[in-house]
Amino acid sequence: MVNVHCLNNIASCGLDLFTADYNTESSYEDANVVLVRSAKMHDLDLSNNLVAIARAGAGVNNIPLESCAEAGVVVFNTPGANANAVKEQVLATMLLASRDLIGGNKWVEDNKDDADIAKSTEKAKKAFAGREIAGKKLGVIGLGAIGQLVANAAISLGMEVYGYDPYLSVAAALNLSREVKHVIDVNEIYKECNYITVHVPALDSTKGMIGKEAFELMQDGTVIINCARDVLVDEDVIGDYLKSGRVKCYVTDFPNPKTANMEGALCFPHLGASSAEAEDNCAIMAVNEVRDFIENGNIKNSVNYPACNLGVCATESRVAVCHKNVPAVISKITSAMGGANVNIESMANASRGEYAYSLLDLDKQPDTSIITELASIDGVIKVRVVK
Ligand SMILES: NC(=O)c1ccc[n+]([C@@H]2O[C@H](COP(=O)([O-])OP(=O)(O)OC[C@H]3O[C@@H](n4cnc5c(N)ncnc54)[C@H](O)[C@@H]3O)[C@@H](O)[C@H]2O)c1
Ligand SMILES: O=C(O)CC[C@@H](O)C(=O)O
Repeated sequence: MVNVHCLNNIASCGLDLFTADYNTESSYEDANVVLVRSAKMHDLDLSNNLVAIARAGAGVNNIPLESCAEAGVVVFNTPGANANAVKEQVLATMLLASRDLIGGNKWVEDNKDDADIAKSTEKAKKAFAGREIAGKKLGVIGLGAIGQLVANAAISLGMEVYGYDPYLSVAAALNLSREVKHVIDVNEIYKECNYITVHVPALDSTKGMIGKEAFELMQDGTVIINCARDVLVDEDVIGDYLKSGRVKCYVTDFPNPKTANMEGALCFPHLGASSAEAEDNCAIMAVNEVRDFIENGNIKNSVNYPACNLGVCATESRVAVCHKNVPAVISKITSAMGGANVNIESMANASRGEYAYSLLDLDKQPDTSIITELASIDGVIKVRVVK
């Protein structure tokens, strides 16, 4: 039985994909697999039972990736599975920041008992007039799964779009409309754009990336949309730029005591991925990744171990080894197998930074002494008999 613990609510259409070999009611302490959305895992212990964590979503800043790698816990995410939901939220908030639909709706709510509301409407509405987004310039920082969808959608809404992503993948580049102006200096976006939306992960290198220097370059009345993570924008200084009018509106999906009380901030309670479709997509992708890892040892969409795939095991046994990416580990593993007269029928190995992963298909079941011997090799982190 494989024990699964959900730290957050995971859509049932995903959980339903687990067979009877999985117990989805496990405690965290006993879990072999953890499914998580935004719950912070940095202060949680990683038990020896744990082999995988699947983040049903994109951002993994709530998971201690390095400690997990060091403990042989493979962390997965679900790239692109909630991108359309966030794209739609960005478009909606761009419109809300341009047309005072929220203020107008509040006015109706405040005047709902006025018998003459139809007449008063025509007088009141001028207070809520706005501007159109068509013809305006949008800067998209980060052209991954979400950024590229936002950029393309904005083009079809008649905006002029600037995109910035120094690590743009070939796949993202191929999906991007040719009308998006790809800039190599992000300052061009700060100087030129009326709307700026950020879609990069929260990393040490991206924290505070939209700060004083960026605000100083912007035009008066710029709208900033942050549906990525609060730490990307320097929220200690943005209040001053909202007051001065340099920034007209700061849309954030990550309210905190500072922004929730900030005039000019339009805050939402982390709703970017909260569509039924995105929740289903993320849950299904996460469970499929976990099942392929548990049942076949294959790794797809990990954020701390390399991709590695040997398909479905057709030999007597398969062993998976998480290890350090250092010389001689693989030769020691293969000689341990040879010494025990176990033949390696096929093998896959891949590395990612300091860590590596090997899958070995064997002609017979290795006995426990071989597994103990593999686990004791210097540089080996975790050994798992998959089949
Ligand atoms: N509000 C929500 O509910 C919600 C939902 C999904 C994702 N997110 C956040 O949005 C982020 C992006 O999601 P995604 O699915 O597009 O991820 P992604 O990995 O597909 O794209 C991220 C892109 O950012 C680029 N990038 C990295 N550093 C950069 C930098 N310094 N400057 C410019 N570009 C840089 C990468 O090259 C990549 O193309 C996630 O990391 C997460 O924090 C929020
Ligand atoms: O799970 C969620 O609701 C939010 C997910 C989002 O922040 C992400 O990074 O994918």
